[in-house]
Amino acid sequence: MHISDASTAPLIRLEAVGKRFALPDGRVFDAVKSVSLDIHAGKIYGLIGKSGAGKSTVLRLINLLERPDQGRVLFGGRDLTALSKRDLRETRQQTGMIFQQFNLLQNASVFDNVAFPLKLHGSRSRAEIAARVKECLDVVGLADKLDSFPAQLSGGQKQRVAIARALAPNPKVLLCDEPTSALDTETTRAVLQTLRQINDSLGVTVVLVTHELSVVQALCDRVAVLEHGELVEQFDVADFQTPRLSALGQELAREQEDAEILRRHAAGTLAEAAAAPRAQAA
Ligand SMILES: Nc1ncnc2c1ncn2[C@@H]1O[C@H](COP(=O)(O)OP(=O)(O)OP(=O)(O)O)[C@@H](O)[C@H]1O
Repeated sequence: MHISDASTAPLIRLEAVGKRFALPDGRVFDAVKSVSLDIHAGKIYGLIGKSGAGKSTVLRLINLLERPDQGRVLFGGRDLTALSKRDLRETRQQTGMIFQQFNLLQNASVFDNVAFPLKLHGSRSRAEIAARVKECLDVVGLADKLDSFPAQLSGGQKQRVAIARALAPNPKVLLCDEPTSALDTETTRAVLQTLRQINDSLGVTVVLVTHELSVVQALCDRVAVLEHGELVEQFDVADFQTPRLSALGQELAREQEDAEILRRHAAGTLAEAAAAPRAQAA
């Protein structure tokens, strides 16, 4: 966790944001209903809920990939809905994004994938781009894969390339849409570790959509629960005192209790094992 204080202004604020979609049969569907939330700089913030609850739509509202029909989206105190196209494009560079299916360019090398956003937007020289690409691949532990192509990488490595690409323009925020859902447990752990490290050492704020409660437990400082497009509760993951209101919040609390019991048991067993030889010697 990095510099964060609930008393400071939030980096991201959604104010009574609503999003409706037109359905093919002419009806409209309210996917997000008057959602208000604050995300402070340096936090890892989770959005959880059942399938169709509106998690991805809320994530996409944060960088205005979806434009709200109601409410305001503030980034660093600026109302994104009021920005010109050019200002919005510039502000968007402060948010990187990664996806469940990685979305890498298949015909481009790892180097070119990570260099892509730098060539697209920036005014950096070739040498500067090369240096930045190497720096970002170092952060995700893939400096030796510069010349590989996505098809030659494992799922976890692909996601780490996607993280390096998202980091390249030096964003303040990384938006993650189900980043580990396509990965096995072991690989998930490595990707979560990379996200934790980026948050810890670079101070990048992480907003993460997931349906995996284990991911929330492992990574998030704070979480919002969505149901049918509404935000039903928010809580600090380490807060065991405040009762959880939603079924999902309660399920997470049970999983956290189980993990704590296991952790204590393992610590007790280790302490016993450490004490045993001494007891025998005595
Ligand atoms: N472009 C669209 N047009 C019409 N309906 C949409 C559109 N995008 C999303 N929806 C609907 O809005 C609702 C919320 O979608 P969203 O993808 O945000 O949910 P989610 O919680 O991320 O679900 P999942 O976990 O399944 O990805 C869903 O019912 C979805 O079908």
